Amino acid sequence: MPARSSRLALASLLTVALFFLFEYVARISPSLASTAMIADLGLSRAEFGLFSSLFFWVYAPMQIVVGLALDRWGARRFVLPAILSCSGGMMIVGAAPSALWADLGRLLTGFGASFAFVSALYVVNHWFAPQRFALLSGAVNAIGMLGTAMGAIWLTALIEAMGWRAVFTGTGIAGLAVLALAVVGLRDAPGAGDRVTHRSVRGSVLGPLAVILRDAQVWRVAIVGALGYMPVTVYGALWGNGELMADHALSAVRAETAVSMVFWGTAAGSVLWGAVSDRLGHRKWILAGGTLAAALAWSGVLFTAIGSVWAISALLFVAGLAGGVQMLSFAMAKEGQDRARAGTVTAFVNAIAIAAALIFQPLVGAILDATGGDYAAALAAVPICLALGALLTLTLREPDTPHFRAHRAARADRRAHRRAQRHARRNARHHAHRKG
Ligand SMILES: N[C@@H](Cc1c[nH]cn1)C(=O)NCC(=O)O
Repeated sequence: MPARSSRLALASLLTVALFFLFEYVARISPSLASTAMIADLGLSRAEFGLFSSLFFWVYAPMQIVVGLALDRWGARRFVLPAILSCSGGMMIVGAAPSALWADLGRLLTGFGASFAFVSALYVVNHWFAPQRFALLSGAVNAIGMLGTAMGAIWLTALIEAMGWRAVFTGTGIAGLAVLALAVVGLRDAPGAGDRVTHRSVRGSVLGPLAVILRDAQVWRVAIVGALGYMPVTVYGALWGNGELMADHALSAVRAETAVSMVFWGTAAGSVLWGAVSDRLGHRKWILAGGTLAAALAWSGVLFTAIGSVWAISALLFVAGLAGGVQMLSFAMAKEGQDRARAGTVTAFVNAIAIAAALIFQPLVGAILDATGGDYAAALAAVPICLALGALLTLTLREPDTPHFRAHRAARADRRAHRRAQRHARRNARHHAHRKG
């Protein structure tokens, strides 16, 4: 890639990754200010729950719309207004005189945020070589996970010091800084959106979706991704603190620290397995092995009474690290598709995972209610889903892309070369022996 192009690629990736980080902070902020918001806006707990969940009710269905729009028209023209919507939404919540205004702000935040992750993967797909996709998409995911782990600490302290309204407004203003960066730094790659795709994708805008929905491999990969991601949303984002306090006798502060290890581990795993997979030219066996290892680590967390905060934190980190392999599902899904459908297929994989989170989070809650708070029984769903995910991975086809074929050919060459060397050495020894 020429120097100017590689600068544009890097600037575009950094910009959308920052947008993803910003939207992750926006997404988790209500959970950090629940008590203050409930008191200030006069909400019941149910009304507060609805306010917070409005984000996902618009975010999940928007995934497909975003994927289709990016494939058709490119990222830049959507990302700029999306950042504005996300920032504006946060500022409206910060200034909300009533619950209705807060709800409207939250809807706008979720709407804007729905463009971030898929746009980031879209930029990776169109600006970078295919053999970098798993590593760079893992890096994008890592940024979101780190945003959650660190944002929770910083925002909690800021909310205590300045109040929730100032923090929501300040986060919105930080979003405007991301917007300014995007105006300068985000460019559509040559070959992205309508410069090429629009001409090559004839017929209805929904065309790419129709192709994807008919592809059994895409469905299986999306389900594997959703099963691999559910521990993050179910344990990391919701029920983990309760489990650690009830079954491992940790204090609230220690439980919070230990749970954050899931996000640190997932961040590290997303990058590590992406790099390993791109390097080895394999996806399927790494995905199956990592998912199985995650099932074992989660079983250790859930079915033991480990009371040391260090030991349980280490185990949660390992569970996240192994589970970070779920990011390979995006690479596997898009590698079976034409480049012109990359946005739609990654959005579809993400939408299935978000939908699964919307099902599993209340399902675990319902099992907890039914069992009188038995966390091990309710959260057994986590290792079960992972084991099912590992099994389902075995039914997937290894992507057959030019760079994987080149990898396999190079490996076969190296093996043949080593065989020839061994043969030559044996012959030389044989001759020396006969002469002697
Ligand atoms: N890692 C993804 C979710 C996912 C989907 N399939 C496998 N993992 C993620 O973090 N998405 C961000 C989002 O919330 O959109």
